[in-house]
Amino acid sequence: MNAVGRQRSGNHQRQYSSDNFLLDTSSSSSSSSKWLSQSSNPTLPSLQDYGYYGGGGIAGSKMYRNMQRNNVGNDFFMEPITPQRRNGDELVSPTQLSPGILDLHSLDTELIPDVSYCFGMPVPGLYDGTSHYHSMRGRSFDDSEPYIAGNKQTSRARGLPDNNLMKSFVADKEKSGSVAKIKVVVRKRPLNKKEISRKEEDIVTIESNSNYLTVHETKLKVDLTEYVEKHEFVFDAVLSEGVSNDEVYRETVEPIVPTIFQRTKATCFAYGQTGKCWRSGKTYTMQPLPIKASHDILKLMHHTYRNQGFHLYVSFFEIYGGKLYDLLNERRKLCMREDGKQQVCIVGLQEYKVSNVDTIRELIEKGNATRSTGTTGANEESSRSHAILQLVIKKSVDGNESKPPRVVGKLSFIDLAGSERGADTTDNDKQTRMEGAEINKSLLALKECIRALDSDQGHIPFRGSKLTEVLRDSFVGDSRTVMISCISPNSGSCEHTLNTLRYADRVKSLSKGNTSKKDPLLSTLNIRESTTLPLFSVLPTGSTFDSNFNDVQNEQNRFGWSKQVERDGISNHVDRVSSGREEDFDFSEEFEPEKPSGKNSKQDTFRIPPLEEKRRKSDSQTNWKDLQDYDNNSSADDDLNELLKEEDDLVNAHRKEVEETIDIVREEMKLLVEADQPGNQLDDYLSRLSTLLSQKAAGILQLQNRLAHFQRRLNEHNVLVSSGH
Ligand SMILES: Nc1ncnc2c1ncn2[C@@H]1O[C@H](COP(=O)(O)OP(=O)(O)OP(=O)(O)O)[C@@H](O)[C@H]1O
Repeated sequence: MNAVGRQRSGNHQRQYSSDNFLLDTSSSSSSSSKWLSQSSNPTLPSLQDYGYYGGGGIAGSKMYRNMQRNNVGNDFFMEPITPQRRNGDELVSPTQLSPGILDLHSLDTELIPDVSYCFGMPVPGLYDGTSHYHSMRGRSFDDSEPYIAGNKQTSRARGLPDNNLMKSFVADKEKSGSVAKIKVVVRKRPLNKKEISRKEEDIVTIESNSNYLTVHETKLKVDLTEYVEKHEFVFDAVLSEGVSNDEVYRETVEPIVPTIFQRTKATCFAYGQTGKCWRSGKTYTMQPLPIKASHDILKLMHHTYRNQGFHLYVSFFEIYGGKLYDLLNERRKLCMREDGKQQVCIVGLQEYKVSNVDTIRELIEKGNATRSTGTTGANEESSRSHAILQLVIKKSVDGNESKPPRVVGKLSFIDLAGSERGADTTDNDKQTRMEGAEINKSLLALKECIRALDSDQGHIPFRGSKLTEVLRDSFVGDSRTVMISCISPNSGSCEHTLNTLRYADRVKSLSKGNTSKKDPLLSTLNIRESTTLPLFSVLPTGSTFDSNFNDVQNEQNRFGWSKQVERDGISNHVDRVSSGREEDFDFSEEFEPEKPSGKNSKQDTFRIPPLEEKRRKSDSQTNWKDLQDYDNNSSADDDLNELLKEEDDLVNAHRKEVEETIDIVREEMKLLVEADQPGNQLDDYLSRLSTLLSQKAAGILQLQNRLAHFQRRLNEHNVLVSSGH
């Protein structure tokens, strides 16, 4: 049980100005009309010009199996593809293969020839994101609020005409190459109507045009007087509540789209507070991204890379309880195999060759429907599973369409299981406990893989979980990861918000691109270059190492493990009680029901949270249940964060041990030099050597104990980290 969130914040009120800004409520729906209107941007050739919308959608899943590509013109349809393997001159389906034979052919990649012009991506520097990165304190949203299109000019609309942007492919290539390997972006949602009606405070402030934010946590001292603790975080980009989904796309996925034509495997996922009480906007953020990305991929394919043999394939599967299920094939169980070269293949996964956005939308809807009505009955809540939607670029071999095409690049969108499901590790039900453990394991493993990816480490700990194993090829070679951390602004979510930001901070903290500096200009750029070196690349002897190391130490002392700045100088003996107002909450009807937007808006989601529907209908009785769930969520966050903290402590202790060892080695070298001098004292040499060796041994022993303790803690939480390879 977590006591946090139980206290009133009392009379302490901060008055925030209510700036005028516009919300892109239309972008949440991903309706067909939105896509059509988007493509009518005057600076871009419309999709219809290239015939992308041929067919205007497909009516039923049965048709998926029969549709074939129309080779004449651009009137494309889709065809399901299951991995195939060449057997002599014959193509055979996976079902004809013996169990030991894997389809690894589809994992081959090949170099893409240069082309002489580029797709009209926004040019860094031309994009004036200023107006969209304002601090919008206290501003609320209402799903029914009208969206004023005239003020939602996009960077493209304001940028150069397309033909200018297309002049140089070199610029495009350079840009692709400079897309940071890891990008951690935070998105804050606005206060919702309920929160406003309860006079909840917006406790997250974002400075204009900055890449940092401050969380104002109200706490109580032992004498019950209030004080505000400020926690400051710096990320690659921080998006305030006024930022639209279009801008989120531009900041996160758009820069990596061209890279997947250059053999890159990219991954995008949202992380944040889940739950029936306070939701952070993950679905709202994630749902439009695959469609927007498909739109741009198809544009590149049919324009820049026209007639070069590229094809786009879609697959959609979920990981539930460590097992894989195909969401585009009646939730059929899938099998993951690995070959001698440690290439991973999901045997039997249905891939659909697609050529227009509407078809992709249909497939996503189909997958969502399959996911939320899982046939096993055990998976009633989609938030217990990770869903992975993959857009794969393949290229025909030697222009020969009859040969199986090879994978060039891949863009994976992961709808992560709710982190609070880790709370289930304390549940009595074994099944639920194991699910919780698997989710915790995935989140830890994911963080580790991303870190390893950015530090160009040879060893990627992908075996830490099924999720990272499946995504293995996205962590090796040329890969990119974008993590979007979604946070709620209200005081009642303070603890969750801090936990989300701490997780994001850990993902980012070893990033080469992490300068840990506030940079007001950075958040207006799409791309951030790596600037700092990892600690051990500056390790050599002498003062250089010392000063670098001290810098790191000082930074950690100053900011603590989460790099928070505690400006108020509150001493540690003060009781830490946060300012939640749980008892004030009526958990029902937290948000206004979403406005239907053309199509069934729920069907347009990348993820349909079924609990959401239940929550909306909740009565006062279920509110108590929600309350309980909230407590579970909090303790889950606590568990995960505690493990993360212990892990950081271990790494810091290791670092300290290395520093001390280096000092000892220096002493030993001095001793050796002295030992070589004529007339040295043997007694003195022996006793100093003995002292140094004891010191070295004590340091190692201490670290070994800490390591063993951490391993025990992982075991307690059922997070068994495999040794990996
Ligand atoms: N940035 C935003 N601007 C406007 N509305 C938002 C924003 N973020 C979220 N919302 C609204 O808040 C509500 C909750 O968002 P959403 O369903 O995306 O949360 P979630 O974190 O995915 O929740 P869960 O994990 O329970 O599925 C929705 O009504 C959504 O439209």
